Amino acid sequence: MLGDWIDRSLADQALPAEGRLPFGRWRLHGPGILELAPEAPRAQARACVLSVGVHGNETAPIELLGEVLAGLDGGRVRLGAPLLLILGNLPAIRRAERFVETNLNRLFQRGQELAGDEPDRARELMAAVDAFFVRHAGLAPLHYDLHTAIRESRYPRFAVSPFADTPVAPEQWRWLAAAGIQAVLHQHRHSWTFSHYSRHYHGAQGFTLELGRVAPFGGNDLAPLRPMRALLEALAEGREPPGKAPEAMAFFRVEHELMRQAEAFRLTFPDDTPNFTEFAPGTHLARDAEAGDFHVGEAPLAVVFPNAGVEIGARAALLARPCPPPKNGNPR
Ligand SMILES: O=C(O)CCC(=O)N[C@@H](CCC(=O)O)C(=O)O
Ligand SMILES: [Zn+2]
Repeated sequence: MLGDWIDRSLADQALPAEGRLPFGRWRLHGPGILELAPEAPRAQARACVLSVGVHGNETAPIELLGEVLAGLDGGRVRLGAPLLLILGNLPAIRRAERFVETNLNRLFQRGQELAGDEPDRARELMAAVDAFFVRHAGLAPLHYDLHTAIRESRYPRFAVSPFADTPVAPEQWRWLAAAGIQAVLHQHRHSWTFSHYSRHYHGAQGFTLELGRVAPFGGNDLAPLRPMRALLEALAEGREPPGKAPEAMAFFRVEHELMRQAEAFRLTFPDDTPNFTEFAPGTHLARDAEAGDFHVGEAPLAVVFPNAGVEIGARAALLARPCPPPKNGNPR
């Protein structure tokens, strides 16, 4: 059944509540929320949350998770760590849309009391993550939230490192570099995304991982994600993943978050401008009827996730500058 979990969840078919794996057990906690428990956790095991489909049109991570699950179901991958696997926004995945009513990945904040299906789902997922990390309190918590980006990127695979008071464990950079991540973007403030939730409230090692570009099911080339699959399988087996020098990755720090404040809002550059495209000092980047014009200051800025069509009050782009590789886990 485990190999079918994704398909059956997307088809909204009834599923048994629990079952056995070659090297452990699984248990369904709710729609699109599956926990795998090993017979014998290994000494290196972490408590791992792997989430996909928080945006419904980002299918490559769902296919990648399907490959990992097939390995666990067939016994090729020997479960050695507890895993919480999450299909984030099921109705949006079924419609192949980023979201249905509002962006789920802005709602992971304790105490949010918004009404609607996506706010309800965020509360359900926060509760599932809380309970999972409490059940496995003796193990180091980890959360990778897997996405794909809307447009091309100078670095097709990159990590967003949420803002946090606690440092990133240095091995994370080595693992991500070995897994084919090409760049890291350090957030400069709280952002209430899913990976930020686990990092902020649970002290987990947590990242949003952008794994290429949005494509429909069947339209993804998973070959460049083989090293990422190797990382996920090592975590599932509870063994130390392969590592590589972090200097293989480019590091950036967000300097400014461009917010859409008015109905009359536009970005001055083309919609298909690749992520991490750099703009020279003085370049006019945005016009907003409330906030006015935004120009690049004295140093160049690289644009990430530009989207003029976001809701009013939401982020329309991140503007970042290169920074040195982290020392002891933290940006310098
Ligand atoms: O390509 C885009 O414009 C958006 C891709 C995406 O969904 N990115 C995440 C990043 C989350 C983070 O900042 O950690 C998002 O916008 O939710
Ligand atoms: Zn996404």
